[in-house]
Amino acid sequence: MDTPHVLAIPYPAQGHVIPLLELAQCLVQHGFEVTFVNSELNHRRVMNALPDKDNVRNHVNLVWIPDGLELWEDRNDLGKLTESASEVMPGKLEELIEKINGSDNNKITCVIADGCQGWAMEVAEKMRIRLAVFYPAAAALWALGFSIPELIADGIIDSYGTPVKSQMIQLSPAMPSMNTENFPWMCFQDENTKNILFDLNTRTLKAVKFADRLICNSSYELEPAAFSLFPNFLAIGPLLASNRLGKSIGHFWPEDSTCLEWLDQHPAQSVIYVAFGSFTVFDQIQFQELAIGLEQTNRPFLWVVRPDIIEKTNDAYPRGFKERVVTRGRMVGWAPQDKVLSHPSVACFLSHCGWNSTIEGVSNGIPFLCWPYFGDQFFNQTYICDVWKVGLWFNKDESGIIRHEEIKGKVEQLLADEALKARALHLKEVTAETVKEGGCSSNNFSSFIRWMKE
Ligand SMILES: O=c1ccn([C@@H]2O[C@H](COP(=O)(O)OP(=O)(O)O[C@H]3O[C@H](CO)[C@@H](O)[C@H](O)[C@H]3O)[C@@H](O)[C@H]2O)c(=O)[nH]1
Repeated sequence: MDTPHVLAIPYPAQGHVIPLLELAQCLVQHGFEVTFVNSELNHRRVMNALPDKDNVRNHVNLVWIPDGLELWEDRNDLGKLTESASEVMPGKLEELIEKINGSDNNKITCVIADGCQGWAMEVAEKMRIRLAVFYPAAAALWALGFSIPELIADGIIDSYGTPVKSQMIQLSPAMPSMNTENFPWMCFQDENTKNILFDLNTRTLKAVKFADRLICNSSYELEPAAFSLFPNFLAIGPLLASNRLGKSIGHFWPEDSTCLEWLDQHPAQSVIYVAFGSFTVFDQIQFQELAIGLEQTNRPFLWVVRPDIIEKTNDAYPRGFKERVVTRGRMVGWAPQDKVLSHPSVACFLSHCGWNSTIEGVSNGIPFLCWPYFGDQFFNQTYICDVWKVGLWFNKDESGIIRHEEIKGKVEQLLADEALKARALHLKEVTAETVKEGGCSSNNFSSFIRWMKE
């Protein structure tokens, strides 16, 4: 039999590309050929940031199709990106599959589509190719998406996704409460973007019926209630490069690995690691409050300041800040986060609570300071602070700003909380068990592989 050939297609955003590429690398280890389809811009960024291009090319075929936007256009406008991608990418994907299948290559035997890419699921169905759907966020979030018809029927949201009133709801008695105002599609101020993202959910919900397997980058141990509510979700996570002793790829920015040597110079559990993923942006006031808060902790900190986190990053720091913190503060444009979080000198993780950052922190037993920015991050904060109890959240003042006194205070409170730190270490053990041979996620992954090879 020919090598099974999987085509994997992520939603075109950083937090979706990295985990699906991790899955792709695991599949290659299990003898699959994998073609990974990025949008053109993301392909360029990934290739540019790859430390060892030839080595990866030998393993995963990295290809691209256009997303319909010009290369210079803003991809942080998710409404515009989603609308354009949903219109242009299906036809391009079909052409790509026809081209692969019409050549001497192994034919595509299975499509793995991101849980947000309803249109890719439709293409797989149309072309009669087996389909698995990959969910890169918490299972609870997908459970919310699957519950939309009931939420409408129960009068919790209207048919456009708008909550009828602001309230806390539970999808099942065992699930943590969710604030209707924080439903992921509600985090966009502009009505048009909100509608596009809600429609994306609706389209995906129809198309997901074509899938034979629904796999989640999460575990039963982390989210028992969500998996009980939807038993057809298969937990195979956390998928981390360190589990296969490999390197994570798919980054949009080249990583600054000199910060690892910097970490080497610090005592165990002394450094505050601060990172907000790929999407968070700050205004000047909030950025400066964070800088002063970090300075006032009098502790070493490693802070990821992405080039686009604020307009003109260079002028954004408080006057004299860089000079004052020069001996104990390190700012980088993009860190090798997986390695940073497993470094012994890291004491805590000040995080925006993107799902990847959440499971990476949890897998390393790191306590969190939660600073959610948008979408599912508020719900992930609930898991971290209220369910697993391995982190603290920040209070905002009346103008919606997290002040430096609050930041300093919460750092002190977190690092003095031995019970919380012990829970974080326990959760690390639980998470390590599930991905080990014989663990729940490991067994599910094996059964997924068997199905793919059938
Ligand atoms: O300096 C850095 C910063 C981040 N990362 C990595 O980048 C990824 C970031 O993913 P995530 O933490 O999930 O954040 P976002 O990029 O914001 O991810 C988007 O996608 C996620 C998965 O759907 C959602 O949970 C988030 O809310 C959404 O913003 C992680 O693997 C990090 O390890 C680095 O390697 N270096």
